[in-house]
Amino acid sequence: MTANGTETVTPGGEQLVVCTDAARTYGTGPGAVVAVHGASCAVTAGAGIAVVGPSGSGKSTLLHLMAGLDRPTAGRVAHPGLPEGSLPRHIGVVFQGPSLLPPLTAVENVALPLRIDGVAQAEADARAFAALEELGLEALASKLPDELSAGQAQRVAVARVLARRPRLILADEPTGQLDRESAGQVMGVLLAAAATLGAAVLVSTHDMRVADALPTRWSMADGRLVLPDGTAEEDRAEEDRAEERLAGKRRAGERQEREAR
Ligand SMILES: Nc1ncnc2c1ncn2[C@@H]1O[C@H](COP(=O)(O)OP(=O)(O)OP(=O)(O)O)[C@@H](O)[C@H]1O
Repeated sequence: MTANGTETVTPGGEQLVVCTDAARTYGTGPGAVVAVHGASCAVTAGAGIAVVGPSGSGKSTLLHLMAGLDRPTAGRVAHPGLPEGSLPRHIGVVFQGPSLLPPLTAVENVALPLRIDGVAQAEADARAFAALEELGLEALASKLPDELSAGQAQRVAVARVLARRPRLILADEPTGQLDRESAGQVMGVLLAAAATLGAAVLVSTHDMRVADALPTRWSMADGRLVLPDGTAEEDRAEEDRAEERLAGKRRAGERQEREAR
């Protein structure tokens, strides 16, 4: 990906996450909510994807499944090369709302996940500052989250992801709570981070302006993921069901014809 959203790596490259008929149902019994069902897709190295759908269509749930933050209740979410159930450290997540820890400065927030990964303090600090610098945010380094606007905080959250050098960035409605100008700035740093890393990026959004910044568009409606070329398993299953219905009607018609003779 380049900063203007152009894909530089052809699809069909290394798969970073693969969903096969993945589903997530919250709760059980009559009150159960099927948030995602029959999701089949793969995110490959270098991809730039917008997952577009209205509020409640299942976008966050799908991203959480891909990031390994949640488990599917049916089907599979795999990270090729990693044992099932292990944390996919090659994925970085930008969350929907405020996610910086209030008592820590911006640079400390960026350094924290590195420290958790076992990076020594001095190196973590240096990498955190470099990530802020890379995105033109160095002036914010010593600010507390309270002193940042929502857009600035979200850009620091992007720097936090960049510092860990993931191969795939998942951003869940990263501009959902921002005005138009801040949204543009956040998308700018997000695409710049992806370009710097050569990482794939997948952004969930209900904003077409955000979706337009990315070369590939998937859509979600009522928990169902639809890929542009209709490769979703769900589509194939629906086609199979339609063919089956047609065949059933044909058989019934033939039976009626025979009986009429
Ligand atoms: N923890 C939960 N418990 C019960 N239902 C949930 C839970 N999380 C999400 N849901 C429901 O699952 C469905 C999908 O929610 P999800 O947050 O994935 O959608 P979304 O497209 O990301 O929406 P939004 O953009 O508003 O976050 C919704 O009906 C939601 O109410």
